[in-house]
Amino acid sequence: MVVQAREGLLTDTARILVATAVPAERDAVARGLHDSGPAIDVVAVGVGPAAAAAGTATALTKAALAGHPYTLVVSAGIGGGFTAPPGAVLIADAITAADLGAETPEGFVPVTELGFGTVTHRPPASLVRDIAARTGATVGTVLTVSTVTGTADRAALLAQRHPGAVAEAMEGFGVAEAAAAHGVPVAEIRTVSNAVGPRDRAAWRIGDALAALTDAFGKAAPVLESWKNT
Ligand SMILES: O=C(O)c1cccc(C(=O)CC[C@H]2O[C@@H](n3cnc4c(=O)[nH]cnc43)[C@H](O)[C@@H]2O)c1
Repeated sequence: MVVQAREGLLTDTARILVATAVPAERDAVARGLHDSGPAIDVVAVGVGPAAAAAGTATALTKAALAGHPYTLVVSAGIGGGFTAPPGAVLIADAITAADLGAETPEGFVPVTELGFGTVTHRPPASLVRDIAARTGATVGTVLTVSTVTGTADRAALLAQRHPGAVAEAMEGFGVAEAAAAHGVPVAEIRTVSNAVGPRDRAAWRIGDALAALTDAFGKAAPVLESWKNT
């Protein structure tokens, strides 16, 4: 289901697709957009990089075939923070697939070093800068994982392997792959619900993270709507 911030005819060429994993995140983003124009659609595409890629690609293709292609895609939702506390807002300057590769006796080797594909997508620097300035978000790498980190050892390994990582989540790289296939720029905005580390689901502050997501999109909406890919 697509939630439009407001019904109406588009008067500008900017069209933004925000892809969340679950409906609770979609609705939190949409609440923040209630004062925005009709250029931003929010869709829940499912949990994990594969669902995110398929759902985002479908939405991009439908819009293109309808003659109203999206000009920007944003992966959004809650996530695990490496050091940032619950409720903090994070924006990716790199969207990295943390576990796309091969284990070898010498350690993990990313697919790029095996001669395949991509492991990192880089959002436009001007967009990252402007959203960070508007929302107070911390800028850094957001990792995409297929398995939520559940031990201190794994958290330390990821932090060592990705020194710029501020968060992990499960969809950004899939959303970014779909956007890249359509030639559309991508961004990722996360709010922290839990610490990356030993599993303690009872300690997740989902309400705080969803409230922060609403607030962040309320502030970011004018930036998203006016940003131009130059
Ligand atoms: O139970 C709820 O009410 C609820 C509301 C909103 C979202 C959820 C989720 O469980 C969303 C799963 C989603 O969250 C991301 N996430 C959050 N923390 C982490 C983490 O530490 N490591 C990886 N991913 C995380 C992830 O993108 C999931 O898709 C529940």
